[in-house]
Amino acid sequence: MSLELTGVTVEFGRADARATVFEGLEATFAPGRMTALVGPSGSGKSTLLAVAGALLRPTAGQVLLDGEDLAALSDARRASARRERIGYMFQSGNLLSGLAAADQLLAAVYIGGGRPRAHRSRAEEALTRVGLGHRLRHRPEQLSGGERQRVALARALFLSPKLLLIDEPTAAVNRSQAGELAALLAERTHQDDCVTVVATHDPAVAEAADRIVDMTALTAGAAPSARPGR
Ligand SMILES: Nc1ncnc2c1ncn2[C@@H]1O[C@H](COP(=O)(O)OP(=O)(O)OP(=O)(O)O)[C@@H](O)[C@H]1O
Repeated sequence: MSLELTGVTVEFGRADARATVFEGLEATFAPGRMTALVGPSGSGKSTLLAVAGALLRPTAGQVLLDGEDLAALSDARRASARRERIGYMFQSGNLLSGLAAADQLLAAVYIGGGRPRAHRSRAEEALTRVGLGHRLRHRPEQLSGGERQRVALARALFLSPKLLLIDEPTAAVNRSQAGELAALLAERTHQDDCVTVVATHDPAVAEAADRIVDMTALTAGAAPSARPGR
């Protein structure tokens, strides 16, 4: 697995309200390496993850996953790439309401046509690994913010995707949990040879990473903020 972004531009809005988040961005992410994507709030970290994860189609440029341009695929093929090859953790966690923690992980098995029951003990182990062995039957509304984040992280890792795109995994957890989650991500990256990109403000995550990339350096020469009327 390799990930390469070439000439990637993202603009939101139209005409007078158009804003360019970045323009002509170039970045390469190697397998077996965890990259901490740092930079000020609003610099485009989440946007880069959304583009890399085929959640957002760029205005221009290529997003090459093992040489295949995700930006050029049909919506259906982008959806199957997301399902089969990409583990994504959103900043907000984005858990399904009303579903117990273990079932949050098993939902992807079900959607992919598999039999959730065959994977239940593995789902429970995955939750135990993030310190939630005592919360397997709890629903999101019964969990704390940090616990919800840990469920979302376990879910992102569950189907062993080779591309891991993780947005602020430690925002709602305490310091020792932050270190553990960062170490877990690094371990998984190295063991499974994943391409891992983690947007973060947390020094504990940056410390566990193999490489730190500053969004402002990546977009140097591009347009990091709104440019009305362009
Ligand atoms: N759907 C959207 N429509 C218009 N502008 C958007 C949209 N999504 C993001 N933006 C803008 O794009 C810019 C980059 O946002 P992004 O969320 O990628 O930044 P970030 O570096 O992840 O910030 P943070 O560290 O606060 O999470 C911001 O100025 C934001 O307002």
